[in-house]
Amino acid sequence: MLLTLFESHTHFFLSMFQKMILTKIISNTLSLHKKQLIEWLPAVRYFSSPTNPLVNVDVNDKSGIAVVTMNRKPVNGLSLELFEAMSKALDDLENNRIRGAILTSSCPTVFSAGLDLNELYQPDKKRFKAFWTTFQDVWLKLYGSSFPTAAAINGHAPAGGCFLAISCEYRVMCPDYKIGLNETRLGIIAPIFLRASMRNTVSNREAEKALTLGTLYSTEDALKIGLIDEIAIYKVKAIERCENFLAQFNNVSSIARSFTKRSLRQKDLEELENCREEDFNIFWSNLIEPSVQKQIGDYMQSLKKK
Ligand SMILES: CCC=CCC/C=C/CC(=O)SCCNC(=O)CCNC(=O)[C@H](O)C(C)(C)COP(=O)(O)OP(=O)(O)OC[C@H]1O[C@@H](n2cnc3c(N)ncnc32)[C@H](O)[C@@H]1OP(=O)(O)O
Repeated sequence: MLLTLFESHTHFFLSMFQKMILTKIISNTLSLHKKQLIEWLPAVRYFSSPTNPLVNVDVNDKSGIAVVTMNRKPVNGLSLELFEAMSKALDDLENNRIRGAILTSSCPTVFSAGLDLNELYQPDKKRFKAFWTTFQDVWLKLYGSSFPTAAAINGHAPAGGCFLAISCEYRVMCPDYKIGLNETRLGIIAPIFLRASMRNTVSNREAEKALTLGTLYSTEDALKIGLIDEIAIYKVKAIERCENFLAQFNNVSSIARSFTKRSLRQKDLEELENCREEDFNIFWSNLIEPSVQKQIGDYMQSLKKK
């Protein structure tokens, strides 16, 4: 059955024999089981996603591209519940082998304000563990997805918002917003997977500068350093540009594409897979430092006073 899947969206069709050889080579190279490998195979069916109030998934039947819209007002603060909804949506997309996904937001001026500060301030360890583990899951699923991904950044994307965008393969942003990883400004140490996504997007030197300074870039400056790929005047255009990016893969073998993506990102993914508990422990001990808690508390107050 594995070998009979037909790549209907491309003009590229591997014969059964070629697929057998390819399957063997790929699974040997990455020590994968066929069950895992099947997830990389071409997109053949589309679905309508069950409604979740926090994440809306809209699959275009014709193009096979899903628009995944975060919908947690007012600023798409990334809470445990939002991460759970995203994790589930990513599973559904993977299982239904869509041709590509575009991540965007229903908030008019904010893509995502990053981690919900209420999860970070005076946290309960049990809930925070679930929160952090689901956050890791979302990154592993988004960064390591078999389908191509793009972000239509229709508003501000500080911290975790930027992080979601750089876990995708392509970014189109609307003008006059801010994007960047400002964690150090909150006294928070960027975790291993955030550093990996940043290094995969901009040069190592820019990543170091951006992370240590906690810089928030304007849309124009983000383009200059390669943090985003294009600017589009408003959201609909940003989605269109993302669709154009994803459409380029129509003429590329989806097996070759996803294998290549996976092999380029494998090291980063394994790095987190191998230290998930340690990553949590490091973040937790940093987070509960009284000075960090005070900084987060003061920051939340300053946002409310605005
Ligand atoms: C640690 C390294 C880590 C891991 C991976 C990535 C993790 C990063 C850590 C984080 O993500 S920490 C979160 C960092 N986020 C920020 O610094 C952004 C803070 N927010 C803003 O700068 C602004 O809100 C905005 C530019 C995103 C939007 O501005 P505006 O449209 O003017 O809205 P308001 O500022 O009035 O906010 C409306 C409302 O929402 C509350 N809020 C804003 N951000 C957050 C948030 N991250 N978590 C929870 N709540 C947030 C804000 O307090 C307002 O609440 P009201 O009750 O006053 O309506």
